[in-house]
Amino acid sequence: MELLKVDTIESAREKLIHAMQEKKPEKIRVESNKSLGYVLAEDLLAQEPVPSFRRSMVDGYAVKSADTTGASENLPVLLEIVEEVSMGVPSHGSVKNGTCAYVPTGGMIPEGADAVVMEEYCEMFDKHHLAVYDPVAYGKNVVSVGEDIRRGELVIKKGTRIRPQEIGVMASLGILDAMVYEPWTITILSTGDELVPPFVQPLPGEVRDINSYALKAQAEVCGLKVQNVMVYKDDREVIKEAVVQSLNRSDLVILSGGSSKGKKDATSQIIDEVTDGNTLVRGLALKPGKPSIFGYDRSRAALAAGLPGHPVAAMLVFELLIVWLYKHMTHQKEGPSLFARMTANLAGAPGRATCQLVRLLKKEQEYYAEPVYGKSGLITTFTKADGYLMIGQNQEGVKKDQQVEVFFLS
Ligand SMILES: Nc1nc2c(c(=O)[nH]1)N[C@H]1C(S)=C(S)[C@@H](COP(=O)(O)OP(=O)(O)OC[C@H]3O[C@@H](n4cnc5c(N)ncnc54)[C@H](O)[C@@H]3O)O[C@H]1N2
Ligand code: MOO
Repeated sequence: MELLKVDTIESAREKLIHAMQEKKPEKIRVESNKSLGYVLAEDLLAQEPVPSFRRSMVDGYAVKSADTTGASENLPVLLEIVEEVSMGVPSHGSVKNGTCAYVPTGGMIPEGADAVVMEEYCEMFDKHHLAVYDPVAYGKNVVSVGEDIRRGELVIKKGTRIRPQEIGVMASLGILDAMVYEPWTITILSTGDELVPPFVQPLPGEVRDINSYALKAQAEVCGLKVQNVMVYKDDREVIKEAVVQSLNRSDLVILSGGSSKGKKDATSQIIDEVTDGNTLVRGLALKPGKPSIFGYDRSRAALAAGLPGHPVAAMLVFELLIVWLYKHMTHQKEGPSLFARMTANLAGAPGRATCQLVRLLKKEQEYYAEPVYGKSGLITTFTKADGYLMIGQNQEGVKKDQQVEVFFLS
């Protein structure tokens, strides 16, 4: 990996976007009920207001609020009850001065009424009259038409990852299906003679495979469709064949391990060969994650990526490039971030951007970012962290007490 040829994160992103133009995720229609986790490919507009009628928030009596002015325990206001509204059906009557109507929670407020007195503040005076002991303000306990969603409102934006609450909004509007992006398919291939599955007790020299599991989960969290996860020994020909087969099936093929200088590290060559020389990125000016390789296979229209074997490096590169690319191509907004003060000085890596994991601490209403130190092979640095900050390639570092932007991990 010659340092001179490496790309910055920005230039790598540009190259990936450019290469994947012809692989823009397709738009498909799915039932709203089955749309959880998909990314919306259209703006959803409300064809009707929600609620569509004026509704009561409480069980009580719909009144003209002005009628209740001055009502008290000692001097209740007497109102004639003119209607008992039932759930799920329209109110027939209207409330005029001196009258009221019983309305259950969620029931329709009769015409003329502008507030609802909770029934706890009322008492039956006789069969047809109500004593009201407390005044209500105009609009109290009334949900007005369109208070939740206005007719014509852009209610869910294109690029929104559909969560349970979006499914609720679609249900409220009677939106039965929606256009979403068909997720890219991905295959994850972990390589290494030393790897054993998690259920095996490793012998000296062996390690349990982390990357297959962690990268698969990361892919799922961001909405990619994981097609296959496979583990291979460091056998160049076997791995190459597996990459070719995977490129035939998947939009993205991720190889982890074998990307650096070791005798058996063949990822770079394999990506060169399978993409017919179309390697786009041969290393990143990033710490960790320098030995990352990306190539675009034109004939199979698929992206091949070789990520560093060290689990934290692999996961960060996956987050900063693959997840970023997928979000970009599906018009998703960037994840949340917040500004925090550094708890310590932190030096950047010369000539490379540094992605530093940090833990967030809250002291006296202010957030502090505390670096989580540790080598990129130590997976628990990731679990101890809340997010990461970036020190620019040309930045010496960040100083204690300096404000930094912390990006949350997905
Ligand atoms: N002479 C040089 N050596 C190294 C360089 C370099 O530039 N020159 N770069 C270092 C950096 S930075 C990284 S990152 C690693 C990347 O190594 P590889 O991508 O070739 O990965 P491996 O050598 O296969 O493994 C590295 C390390 O990670 C462990 N590993 C690999 N896969 C998994 C997995 N699926 N689950 C858990 N752990 C995994 C592996 O056992 C090794 O310990 O190279 C440096 N060396
Ligand atoms: O840069 Mo490596 O990618 O530290 O672990």
